[in-house]
Amino acid sequence: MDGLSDPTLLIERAYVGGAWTGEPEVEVTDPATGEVVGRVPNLGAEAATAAVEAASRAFKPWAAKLAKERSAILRRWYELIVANRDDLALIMTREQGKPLAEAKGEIDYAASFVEFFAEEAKRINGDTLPSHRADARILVLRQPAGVVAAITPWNFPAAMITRKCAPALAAGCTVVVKPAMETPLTALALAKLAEQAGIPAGALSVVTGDAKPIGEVFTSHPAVRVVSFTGSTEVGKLLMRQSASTVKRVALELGGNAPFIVFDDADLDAAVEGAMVSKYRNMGQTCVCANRIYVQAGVYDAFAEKLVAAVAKLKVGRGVEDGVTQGPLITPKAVDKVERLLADATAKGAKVLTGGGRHALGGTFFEPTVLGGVRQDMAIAREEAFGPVAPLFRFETEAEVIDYANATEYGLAAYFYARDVGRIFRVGEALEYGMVGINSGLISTELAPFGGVKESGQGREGSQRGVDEFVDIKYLLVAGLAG
Ligand SMILES: NC(=O)C1=CN([C@@H]2O[C@H](COP(=O)(O)OP(=O)(O)OC[C@H]3O[C@@H](n4cnc5c(N)ncnc54)[C@H](OP(=O)(O)O)[C@@H]3O)[C@@H](O)[C@H]2O)C=CC1
Ligand SMILES: O=C(O)CCCC(=O)O
Repeated sequence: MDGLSDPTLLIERAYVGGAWTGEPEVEVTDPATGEVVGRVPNLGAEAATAAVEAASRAFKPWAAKLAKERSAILRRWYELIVANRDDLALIMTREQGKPLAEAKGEIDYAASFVEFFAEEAKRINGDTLPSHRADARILVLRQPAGVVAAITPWNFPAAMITRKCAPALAAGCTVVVKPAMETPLTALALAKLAEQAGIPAGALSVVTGDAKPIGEVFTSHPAVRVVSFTGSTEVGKLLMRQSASTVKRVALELGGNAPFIVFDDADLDAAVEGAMVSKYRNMGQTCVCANRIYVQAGVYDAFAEKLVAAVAKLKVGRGVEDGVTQGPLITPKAVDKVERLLADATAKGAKVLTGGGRHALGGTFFEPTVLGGVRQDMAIAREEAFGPVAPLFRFETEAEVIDYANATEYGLAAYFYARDVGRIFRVGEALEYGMVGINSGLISTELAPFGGVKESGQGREGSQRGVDEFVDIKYLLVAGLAG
């Protein structure tokens, strides 16, 4: 790949039990050009089993290290990620399509989880509880759960890996990752830096290949204690079912259908700015993207006009080009989905205010689109578009919009803009979501618990709570202490 300062970061082997293995077979393509940017091994059940068993062997020695030692190794990984930021971002942009500035932002975000959990490793504290007996004490330990299997998506090829691996490793768990096959090269580069940082052989493996057999090993192997997944709700449900046979803990970060509500009393310019970042970040391909924009009748026209003007300033192109803010969508299938939702909405009376179709650049480039007059009976009100389409819904009252917002099986992120303090508390508490951005379109930070309710998943990533998925609670009753 041209432009890398360290070309050895582009790796075409999987990393299993501390060995770089497999033959480069499956093409990884640049969604902006179709050019092949690398090839990775097409591994399956055998390699997944080998990785899990290596993780199982690596578990006891890794867990037995002092918290401070694990912390120092994670800190080195963080420093190496930061030092190689530009190369990692370039690899990401070439395989994923997002603009280089966003890819750099994602590397910073990914690194922030490693930094945070390097620090947190030293504070995975237990408790002593008031005892029910004078001769006994109650201690509560938080011990590492064991081997963790992580399956990650293509939309955040670095951050979704570190958000799972860093807390797991900090807690003393070992991890096997299966990255999305659209974006395995970023994952392998991160693994190389982990190896350089001193994460021992087997404590972190990256298995590229066929998702189904690898997923079956992850969800059935008795050594795996936690399955952590980010991706579609459909695959999340499948993994949950498969994990039932061995009663694994399952952490799921699944699809969303985020409402973005603009009340009459909102600061409209701020709301437009928030909608732009929430909707068009990563070309609309995030699980927390605004999927339904509800605007109160009194400000609907003004908001629509300002949003269309802001969207007109977006620049579509290859992510590596200067000034580009919108890259291509990940696959032709993603474009088909956006087109289907647009066709359904316009057939039922919605109006295209800007954009509305494939971009003149061809391939999977799509015009940033704003759709007006959208209603609850249109498919886009129910389905996650995962593309650059902002559907505007008009509403009248607070009660009405809360009902609309909650009328979905999803419950990941919601956003609203308002200034009335009573409304801020009422609406914030009434929205059935795991995360609510109030007067902000961007909620992501390593410092806060990220996760959903309802069919958007279970468990939390990031913040102190991000360790909880990877520790078991053990209670020790220490009796016989009477003098
Ligand atoms: N919550 C989120 O952040 C994401 C949500 N989505 C939603 O899902 C839709 C479809 O996207 P898609 O990429 O197909 O998402 P998937 O859920 O299919 O892919 C996510 C990850 O799961 C893996 N996977 C797929 N099938 C299985 C299986 N049977 N067993 C184990 N692992 C499996 C994939 O591997 P492989 O790449 O090898 O197939 C990938 O690593 C999007 O349009 C969007 O709505 C998608 C991505 C992220
Ligand atoms: O889309 C996702 O799966 C994760 C959202 C990225 C983030 O903001 O943390």
